[in-house]
Amino acid sequence: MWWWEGRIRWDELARALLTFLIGLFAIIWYAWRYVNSRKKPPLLPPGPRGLPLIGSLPFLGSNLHQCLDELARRYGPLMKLQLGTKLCVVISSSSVAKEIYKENDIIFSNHDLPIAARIISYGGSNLVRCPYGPTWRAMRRVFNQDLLSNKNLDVSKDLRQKQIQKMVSELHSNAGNSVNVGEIAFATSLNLLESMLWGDRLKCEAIEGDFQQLVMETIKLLTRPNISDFFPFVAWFDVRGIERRMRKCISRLDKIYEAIIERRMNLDGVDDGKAEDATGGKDFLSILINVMKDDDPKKPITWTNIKALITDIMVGGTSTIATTVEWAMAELIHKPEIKNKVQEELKAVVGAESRVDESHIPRLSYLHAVLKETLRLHAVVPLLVPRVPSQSCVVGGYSIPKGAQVMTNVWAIQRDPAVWDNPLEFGPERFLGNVVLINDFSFFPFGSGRRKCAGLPLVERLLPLIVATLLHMFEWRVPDSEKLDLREKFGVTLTKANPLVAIALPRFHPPWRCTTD
Ligand code: HEM
Repeated sequence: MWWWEGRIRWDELARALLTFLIGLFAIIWYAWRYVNSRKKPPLLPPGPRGLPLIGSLPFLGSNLHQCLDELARRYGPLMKLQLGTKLCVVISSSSVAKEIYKENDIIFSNHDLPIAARIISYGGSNLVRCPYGPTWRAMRRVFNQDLLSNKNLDVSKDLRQKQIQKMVSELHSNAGNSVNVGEIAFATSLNLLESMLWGDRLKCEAIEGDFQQLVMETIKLLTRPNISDFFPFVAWFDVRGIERRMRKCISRLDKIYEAIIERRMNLDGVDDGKAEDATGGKDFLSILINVMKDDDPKKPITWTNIKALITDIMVGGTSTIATTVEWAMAELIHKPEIKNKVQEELKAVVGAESRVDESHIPRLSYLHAVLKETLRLHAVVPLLVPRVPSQSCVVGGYSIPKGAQVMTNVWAIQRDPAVWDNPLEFGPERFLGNVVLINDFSFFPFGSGRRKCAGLPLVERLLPLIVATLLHMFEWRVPDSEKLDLREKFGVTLTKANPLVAIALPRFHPPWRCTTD
């Protein structure tokens, strides 16, 4: 019958159509799966599993840089670590560091902001903790162009020389006795930075306000691991009392800053911008106040920024320089043949019985090699300042989520046997000659990229000046009762586990001929 025949044809057609549609659906489904599987975000880097809730916190020893190095040998140069609620990523090779600091520099241009740092920086208003953006850019410009320009550092040269002289006199009065080299280096760095900040007259007033004690307490609190940083939900309890003590510090520091700023403005007013305290109005505080008053739209800084920048200089500058001086002296006392070479160079450049002057520094190439080698073997900021990516990104084939804390183990990278011959040996010669280290991610103790250490121009003047003076003016030896060891202790700066105690004996007799007189 026509309708039956027709139905049969209709059935066949329907079956064929159905078969075609199923086939088409299967192809589309497989294609979709394939495309999606290729689009899947890369995995997080490998790393230890850790315990529920607390992660790997209980397994980390006190020398964190060494623990992370050991873990990296097992899990690789890009490693994930869960610390409480915090996801950390640890970088332990120069090639991965290059991807972070060069190829993805903008994404990684924020520094981490732990609770103690947030309090002392007026909520991230200083240069170290300020989020990357226009305010950071303005402060960095002020730091580079106004405070630490070559011209301005030249002007304050006499201030530094005076503090160096003070260090020499103190060592002279202690000649033949045991002295703690780290303490001397710390006091000298503090004095140097403070006199550059606001000159000697205001320095006396700051001392009355216990400024130096407060700086030391601040550094100590910044060093302490804070449970609240790893478990923000218990931050309210402030279990270790760090937040409470830091608030006390900042409130006392703030009072000192307010008083000194007022005094500086009065002095500058009275003396028509030339306060007669030997800074000639060129101390950092005067400069900062002038920048603020100038209302330059490119440098819109506030009173809060000024106070936060003072803390930056004091906290960022003192322990880093002092620790480097102590390590350099320890290595040189440990290796007298290297110390003798430095002293010979000093004799040739500075002259016997003359005082070391900043103008000698560019000609002290062996001393420079010694200082570089010190910073290579004893990276004083061993994990740099942790960075926080502003967006999720892929590095070394692994995913690094937005907000993770990225630590770079520069201590391990600078001892990598794949890059350095005899990496554990103190050998300044490796830095002599035409060594190109710019943008080399096997040696970067000052960090890299936009957020690289802003204090470098000052370090380049202070560090050689202190070490050269110590070696040129004195002969050093460890007292018989002491044993020189080179073990390390982790903190904000990587210090010696046991302080360097040594005896300084004058090489010349005062008064010295002064090359600048
Ligand atoms: C041996 C001495 C020093 C060492 C090893 C050192 C090391 C560092 C490191 C590793 C960073 C982080 C860099 C990064 O994230 O890539 C940094 C940042 C910084 N340092 Fe230093 N530093 C030293 C001395 C100083 C001094 C003397 C000052 C101040 C006068 C200073 C001021 C700063 C500031 C303001 C920053 C933050 C820069 C920014 O975030 O833009 N540092 N330093």
